[in-house]
Amino acid sequence: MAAFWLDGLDAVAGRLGATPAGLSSSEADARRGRFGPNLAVVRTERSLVARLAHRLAEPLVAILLIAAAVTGLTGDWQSAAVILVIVAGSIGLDMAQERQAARTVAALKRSVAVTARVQRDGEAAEIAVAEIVPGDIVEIGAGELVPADGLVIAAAGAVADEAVLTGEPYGVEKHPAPPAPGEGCDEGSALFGGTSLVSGSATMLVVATGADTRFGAIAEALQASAPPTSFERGVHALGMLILRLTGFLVLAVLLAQLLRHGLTLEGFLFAVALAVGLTPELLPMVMTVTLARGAARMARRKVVVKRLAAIHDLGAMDILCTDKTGTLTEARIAHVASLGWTGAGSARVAGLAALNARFVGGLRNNLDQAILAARSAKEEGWTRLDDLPFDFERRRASVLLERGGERIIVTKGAPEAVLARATHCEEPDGTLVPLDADRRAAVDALIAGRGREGLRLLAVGWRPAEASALTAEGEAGLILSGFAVFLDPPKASATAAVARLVRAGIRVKIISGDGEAVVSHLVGTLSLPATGMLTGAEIAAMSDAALATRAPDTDLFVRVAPDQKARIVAALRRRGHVVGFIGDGINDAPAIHAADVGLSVDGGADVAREAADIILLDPDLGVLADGVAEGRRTYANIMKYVRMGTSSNFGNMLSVAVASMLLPFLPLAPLQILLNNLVYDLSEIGIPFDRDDGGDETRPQVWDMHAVLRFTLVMGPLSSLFDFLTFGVLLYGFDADVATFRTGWFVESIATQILVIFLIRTAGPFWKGRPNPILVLTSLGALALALGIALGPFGAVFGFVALPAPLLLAIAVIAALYLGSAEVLKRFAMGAATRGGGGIVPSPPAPLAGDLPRR
Ligand SMILES: Nc1ncnc2c1ncn2[C@@H]1O[C@H](COP(=O)(O)OP(=O)(O)OP(=O)(O)O)[C@@H](O)[C@H]1O
Ligand SMILES: [Mg+2]
Repeated sequence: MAAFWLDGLDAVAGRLGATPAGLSSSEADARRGRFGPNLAVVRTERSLVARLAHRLAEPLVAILLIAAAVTGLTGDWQSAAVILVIVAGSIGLDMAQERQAARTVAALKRSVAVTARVQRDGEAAEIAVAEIVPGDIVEIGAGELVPADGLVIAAAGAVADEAVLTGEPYGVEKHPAPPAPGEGCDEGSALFGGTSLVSGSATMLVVATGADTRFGAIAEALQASAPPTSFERGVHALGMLILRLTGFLVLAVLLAQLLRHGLTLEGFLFAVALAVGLTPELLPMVMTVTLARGAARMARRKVVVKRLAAIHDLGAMDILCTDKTGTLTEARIAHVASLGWTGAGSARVAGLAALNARFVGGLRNNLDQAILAARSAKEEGWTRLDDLPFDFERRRASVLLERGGERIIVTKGAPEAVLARATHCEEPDGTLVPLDADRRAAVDALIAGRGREGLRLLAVGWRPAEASALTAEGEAGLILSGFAVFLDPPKASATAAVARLVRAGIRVKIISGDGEAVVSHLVGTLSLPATGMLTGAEIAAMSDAALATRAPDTDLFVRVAPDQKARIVAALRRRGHVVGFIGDGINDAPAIHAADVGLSVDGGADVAREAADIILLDPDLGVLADGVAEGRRTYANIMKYVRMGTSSNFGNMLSVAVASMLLPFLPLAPLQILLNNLVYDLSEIGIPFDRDDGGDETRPQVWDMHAVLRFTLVMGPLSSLFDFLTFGVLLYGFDADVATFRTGWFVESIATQILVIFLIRTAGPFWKGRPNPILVLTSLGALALALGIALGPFGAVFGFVALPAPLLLAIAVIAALYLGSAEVLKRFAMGAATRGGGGIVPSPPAPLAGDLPRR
């Protein structure tokens, strides 16, 4: 990529045909045609054929297709047809659902997409970032993302965070590009897409967009899909386990057949059918549908999910870190008073605060706005010479002003940050006195006192100045004038919302840049459960290991810097917690990024929203509690499928396999196994729609392989027990011939296999649950279909025969007995008996080394 900053502004602007008034809409459209959309990675949707081909090439599908071909070639058309129906059904379902899910996510993402302010047709316009073209004039403020590469035309205290490109965590100052080549034509006069402004503001002439940007060159790599969540890893591991067992079982069956009957076509087809029956082919579909439906439901509750898998993380989250303003407070900040350093009302302080807020550039936040809105005392006639905008490290903002030859520096900021630089105090009559130990003590007492009342203070100081520019050293030797006092009312709804989260087994921690007194007061007012406190200064002195030891039991973190927020999150994750972080500011972005679930709010800074996985359109923790419930519900539904697969389906197929080795004939014809599998798949299509009743809502839901195994080891043998009971009854009770045996066994196995969903779907008594109508329909519909085929007039096509009434009755009794014992044993199998009712969260094992950075 060319170093466009070397040429000087005039040359570049000339080349791009750019003017300060911006491009016309028609010219912009023309350029978009030429340069394409401003997207770092242009994802062309793969064509239907390509997606289909991709799926057909998957090993499992390929095996099924080969099986169909072999069966077809041998003249077994029915089997071939059934396999093809299974393949077509599962692929069709999967593709349709995936498309639907992709659409849902795309629409949701669009609804919270970042926009940019550009000049179009001579006016300022807010447009989607993708619409920006070379030659556009863009305005960028603090906390906003730089939408493309370009030259700085104007800058005020602009500092960019270019860590995405350079890995350098320190801000880079930006200055306007000189008109002609020469001094100043360096990278400091260029802004790069994908970076962000941490403070100040800038106007930029766009030079390169989309894949032509620096970021575009590395975006592919950066956008590489997020590593799977622990849940996805678990599901995948389970799938692999089943596949391996399948392979083993099928080989064993083949071998047994070979030894006993030699190489027969039916024996081979039987093994193939078993493999088809054992494969959890619907698992991907169940995952996608469940997540996409979860996302759609959450959207209705004003929670936008940008990364689908984050729903799992939300359900697994056991610690939520939140900043204070906006989530726990109303974020309606009012400037309620201005006090001299002794605590008396002071118009002088109000005047100085207003000067600072009016003239300071860069990040102007709600505190500045509150000061300006209060319009208290005015100091007239000043002009600005220079400023040093607020940043979260210094926690102060200063301006250098001039009036009739007199120059002063006015500083406001966090009390500690200003007091550290102050040497004197200003008495109400204007005389200066040294800020000695006694006076410092008095000032500290004032700050603490007001803080205990829940008021936020900014210290205001000033000093005479000679220089015409302002540097950080210029903030030394200040005269403390007094304090601007703010009120940000606590959010009444926060108490109930936090209580809900706590009941859900989530520990809530507050990580604030504000001081101890204010945070303690807020916690008291809202009666939030909180123990332990660490300050930013204490954290700075701690090693990561020490922090990881202290952080889990500490609920309040005060006066923390942005990088410390991220450090706290990382420390908690290192201890094995699944951590969520919700925040809205530039200073929250690193922590949002570091968390398992990054959350932000609609009005938050661009960088915070960009870093987040989930965005709340209403900044309300109550909505978040709903989201957690949703996450756990998706978990519960996937567990239902897993439990069905591991216990009932797997159990049945296992019984068939074992029986095939013991019996002189095959217990089911290959075609019948395939039919069983097809109908069973149909019955499960409704699972993603199901609700979660009687589930355990007091615990974060983390993928637990032990729980899955336990369930399998209890329920699997139970199912086999009744299978063998059926075999016995058929063989010895009814002296069944091969066709009758197969029909009876088919009916028993499909009935138990399908009906058990109504028990497994809830840990509570099944009759108290209310399954979703769609699930009822798919399950009972599939069962009716199976019985209709086996016992109806077309049964002969599949090798079924009519069953005598007493046998049907016996099968019904066995099925009822099985379901009854499953209902009794399921509580034990699901581990319900061992779970206390409390919200104590056992820590999952620490993640593997190298697991931490998620993206
Ligand atoms: N515009 C400003 N000018 C001067 N000082 C400021 C300004 N904004 C914030 N500060 C100081 O910096 C501190 C940290 O900022 P802030 O409270 O926004 O951090 P935070 O971590 O986002 O806190 P919160 O948890 O309240 O959201 C504030 O408590 C205040 O003392
Ligand atoms: Mg904040």
